[in-house]
Amino acid sequence: MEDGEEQKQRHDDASSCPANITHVIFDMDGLLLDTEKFYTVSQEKILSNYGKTFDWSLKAKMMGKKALDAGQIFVKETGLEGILSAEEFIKQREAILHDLFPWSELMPGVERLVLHLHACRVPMAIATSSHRRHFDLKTLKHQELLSHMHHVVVGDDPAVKHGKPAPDIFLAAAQQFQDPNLKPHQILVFEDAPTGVEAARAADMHVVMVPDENLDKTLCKRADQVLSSLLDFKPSDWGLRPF
Ligand SMILES: O=P(O)(O)OC[C@@H](O)CO
Ligand SMILES: [Mg+2]
Repeated sequence: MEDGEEQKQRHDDASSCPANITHVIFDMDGLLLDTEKFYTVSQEKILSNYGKTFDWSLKAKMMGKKALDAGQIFVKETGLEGILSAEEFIKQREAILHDLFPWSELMPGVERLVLHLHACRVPMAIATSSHRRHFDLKTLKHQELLSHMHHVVVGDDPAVKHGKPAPDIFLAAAQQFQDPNLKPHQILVFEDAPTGVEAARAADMHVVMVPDENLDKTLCKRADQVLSSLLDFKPSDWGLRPF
């Protein structure tokens, strides 16, 4: 088993070479789908009931995480421990989100990118911390486009023991391509959240980050490439056929 320093060196070596990407893994919330705004408004609403305001420094810590992990951060960081449990927070949030998710829209550039990679026969997957029931609600309107994914790994998949920033979800997604020759450095991950970028790096994969404009720029330093929109993505930067 290699140690952390060797892993880092291998990643740095891969980063400095022209990348030869063969497979792609997409995050979903805030990357493929414009759903992070739903989490933001629901969390603002819950917090306002306690006379407090939600801000982007707290958002940055919660985004990309499994529901319970995010809930625990929420009650701790807002000083609501002993007043609101993580479980009750999730219950209140779910009541709001349930009606919003079926309205989920694609982020700019998603359709062009997915169709292009499909035409280029690049195998694609989704790795989302969202659980299955929410995944189904969010993707109701996008079944056709997402049918181009080889597979989807959701946050409540038993293979995902530890949520992002642990590498579990990306390693599980890589394994499900069922290609014994596939190496992590051949995989390009697209993420919007700092915890997701950390998870991809921990899995030794390349990562393009497309952060929300409100996210603190210092939280974007760990990505191999940072874009303001998927519309700015250049496949040739990663050894893929241009649009
Ligand atoms: O992993 P993603 O798809 O961003 O899901 C996270 C979401 O459930 C909350 O931020
Ligand atoms: Mg995300």
